[in-house]
Amino acid sequence: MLENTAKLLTVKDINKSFGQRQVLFQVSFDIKPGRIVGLIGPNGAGKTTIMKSIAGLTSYQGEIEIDGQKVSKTHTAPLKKVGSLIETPGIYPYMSGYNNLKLYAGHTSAEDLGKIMEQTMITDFANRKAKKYSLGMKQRLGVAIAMLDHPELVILDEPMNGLDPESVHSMRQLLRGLADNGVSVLISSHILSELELVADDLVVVNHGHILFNGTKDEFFASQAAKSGHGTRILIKTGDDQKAAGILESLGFQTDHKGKHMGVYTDDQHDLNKMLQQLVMNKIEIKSVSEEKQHLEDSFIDLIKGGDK
Ligand SMILES: Nc1ncnc2c1ncn2[C@@H]1O[C@H](COP(=O)(O)OP(=O)(O)OP(=O)(O)O)[C@@H](O)[C@H]1O
Repeated sequence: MLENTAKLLTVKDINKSFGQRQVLFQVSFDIKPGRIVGLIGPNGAGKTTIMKSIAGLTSYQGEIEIDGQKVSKTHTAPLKKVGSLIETPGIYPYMSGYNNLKLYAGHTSAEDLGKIMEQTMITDFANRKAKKYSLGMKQRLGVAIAMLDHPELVILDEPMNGLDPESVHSMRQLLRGLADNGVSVLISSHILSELELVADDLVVVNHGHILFNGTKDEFFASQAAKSGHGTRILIKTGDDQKAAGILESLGFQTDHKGKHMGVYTDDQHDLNKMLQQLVMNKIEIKSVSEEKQHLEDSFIDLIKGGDK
C-alpha cells in the first residue's frame, strides 16, 4: 500500500507571546488524515495555546494550513473543518443537553444529531438540564459539540477529564471510530497511559518548543536509541542469581527489577549467545520477553534530556 503523505494540518513556525512573555517558539508539526495525534507536555508547556491557535481562538505569528488552505484573518473558511473542545465547553446550564447541542448545530440534520448523541453516549440524559450534569457528562456533551458539522479535524483538550474508566474506554472507541472514518483527532491528556493506548502519532512540547513529532513507534525507537543500552529483555530462569553471574562473566550487563532478570541488547546474535550459555550451564529458562516501554517513562526521559 502507498504511504499516505497528504497532510490535513500543517503548523509552521508559530510564535506566540502574552505581553512580553513568549510562550511558543517556532512551533511546527503536521497531522495526516485519519490519525489520532497525542499532544503531550508538562503543565504550562503550551498545549492549550497550540490548540487554540489551530482552532482560531487566539492570535499567533506564523502559518497554519488546513487541508492545503492557509488560515488568515481574512480567510477563516478552513476553520469550518475544525471542531474543538478546549478548556470548559461553553454549555448553558439551564438548557438541556439536547438544546445546547441544537444551539450549536448549525446545518446538522436531526438524523446526524441523533447519531452524534449515540456516539458520545449522551442520549440517555440529553433531556436533563446541563446544570445537573457530572463533569464527565459535560465532557461528553462538549465532544458532541466538537463533532457537529462533520469536522475533518477534531481538537480535544483533556477530554478524558472526569470520565470513569468505562467512559474512558468508550471515548477511546469513539475516537478510533472517527479516525477510521478519515477524521483526524488532536488530543491532549495528562493520562499518558490512556494516550498511549489511543494515539497513532505524538507531538511532544516543552517550554513552547516541539521536541518530537512522529509516530508513536518512532517515538519509542528514538528514545530507546538515545538510552544507548538497547532494549531490555526479561529472562525468567530457574536460578536468576546463577544466570546473572554467567551472563556478567561473558560481559553482558544484567539487572534485577521486580520479578525478572533483565539484560540489555538489540542484537539477536548476542541474545542467542546468552541463551545458549544458560542452557549449556543447565539453567532452566522459563520465559524470554521484550520489556514493553511506557509512554510515561519515555516522555519523562525526553523532557529531562531537553532540560539539561
Ligand atoms: N491568557 C494568558 N495570558 C498570559 N499568559 C498565558 C495565558 N494563557 C496561557 N498563558 C501562559 O502560556 C504558557 C502556556 O500555557 P498553556 O495553557 O498553553 O499550557 P498547557 O501546556 O496547556 O498547560 P496545562 O497542561 O497546565 O493546561 C503558560 O506559561 C501560561 O501561563
